[in-house]
Amino acid sequence: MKKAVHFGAGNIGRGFIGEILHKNGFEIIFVDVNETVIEALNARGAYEIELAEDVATRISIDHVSGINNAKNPTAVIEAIKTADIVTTAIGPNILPFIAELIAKGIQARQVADITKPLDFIACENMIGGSEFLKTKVAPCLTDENLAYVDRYIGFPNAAVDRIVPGQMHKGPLFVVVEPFSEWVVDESQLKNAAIHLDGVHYARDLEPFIERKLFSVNTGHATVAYTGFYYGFATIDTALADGRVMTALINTQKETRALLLAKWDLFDADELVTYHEKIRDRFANPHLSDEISRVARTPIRKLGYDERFIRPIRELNDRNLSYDTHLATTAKIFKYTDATDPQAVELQNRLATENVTTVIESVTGVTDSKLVTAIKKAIDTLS
Ligand SMILES: NC(=O)C1=CN([C@@H]2O[C@H](COP(=O)(O)OP(=O)(O)OC[C@H]3O[C@@H](n4cnc5c(N)ncnc54)[C@H](O)[C@@H]3O)[C@@H](O)[C@H]2O)C=CC1
Ligand SMILES: O=P(O)(O)OC[C@H]1O[C@](O)(CO)[C@@H](O)[C@@H]1O
Repeated sequence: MKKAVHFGAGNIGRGFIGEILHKNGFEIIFVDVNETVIEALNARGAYEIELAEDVATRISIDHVSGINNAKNPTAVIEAIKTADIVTTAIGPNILPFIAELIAKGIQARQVADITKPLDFIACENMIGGSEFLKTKVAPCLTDENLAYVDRYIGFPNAAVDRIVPGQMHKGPLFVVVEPFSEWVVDESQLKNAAIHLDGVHYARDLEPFIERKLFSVNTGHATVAYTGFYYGFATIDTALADGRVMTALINTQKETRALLLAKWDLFDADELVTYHEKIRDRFANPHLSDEISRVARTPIRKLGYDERFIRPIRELNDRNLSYDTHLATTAKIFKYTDATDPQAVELQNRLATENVTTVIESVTGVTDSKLVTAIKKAIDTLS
């Protein structure tokens, strides 16, 4: 059996990546720091996914096991040494913390003279996730290791799309997911092209697809979350039922379409409308219950320079296109509070103790004074 090592046995790891790897005949070794999940994977060797639709379907995933990387890093290195594919879904902020372990796994392959190519695919909500992981792994390697990486180790970027909300079940492994899913991998960056996963779309130029996904699904969902929070809602479904929130979503999607059409030759205007309507239906799936706190999590990351609001704002501005709705939601991110989210707490602490313009510049990385002033003005209009 082919062997996959997957970092992050959380919602998308078990609820999507696990499904695809299993469907393609892989044994899956999940690597995670959550001991409850790791113990359950090793005790049962299997788990179930449920598709949230009128008549719920269940999918059984077997040939799975787990390693706690905090307790047993050596076992992870050994697993990477003999792996056929390595994937991650642990969150962009966590990637730097697994880089050293990945480097040691690569070194173990080189020491063992393994010349079978291996790809590391980061399945995170970010542009250039795998390349980012590579930049964190590289400093842990020698020049000799880097030459080996050049020949045999790939870091192809990817986009993954499936809504997997927080799970509240008795069992730690069961996971309810939306029926829709899409996983796109940059084929041009693959080292092991012999592994062609059924259920994955391989594209030669990922950038337009990842931008369409991130600025439609993630920007849209975050618009519902931060606008909904601002108007006092706690869940995505209750927020979406509010006219002000739905209007913000629809107008954001209009701005997104204007950008995608202006930037890429690839997309058709009518098809984008249909794509956006479908996303609205996905957000409103009555069989999924999603918390605003999950979709709005880590607000400082979401205010980043290349993230789901600031990048479209910059690029719309460059093209003299309207970004009013993106701006309105960006302002609401600065009003977002969640005592259980360290980034939300940090953002509010900084706003309380520092000059607002300094905080805007620091978290967004924006230096264009026109945009910084516009963000500040949008924040000032909020209560
Ligand atoms: N949930 C979703 O609908 C989607 C999530 N994503 C992306 O997938 C990534 C993971 O998201 P979720 O699965 O929702 O989060 P999650 O919180 O359910 O899963 C993350 C997992 O990583 C583990 N983890 C944290 N630190 C670790 C470390 N140092 N070493 C090993 N494991 C560690 C956690 O214990 C957890 O099991 C994020 O980048 C997210 O943007 C992408 C598409 C959809
Ligand atoms: O994982 P992030 O980047 O914090 O954002 C949460 C996102 O995950 C998703 O569930 C899937 O991409 C989105 O619906 C939501 O925008």
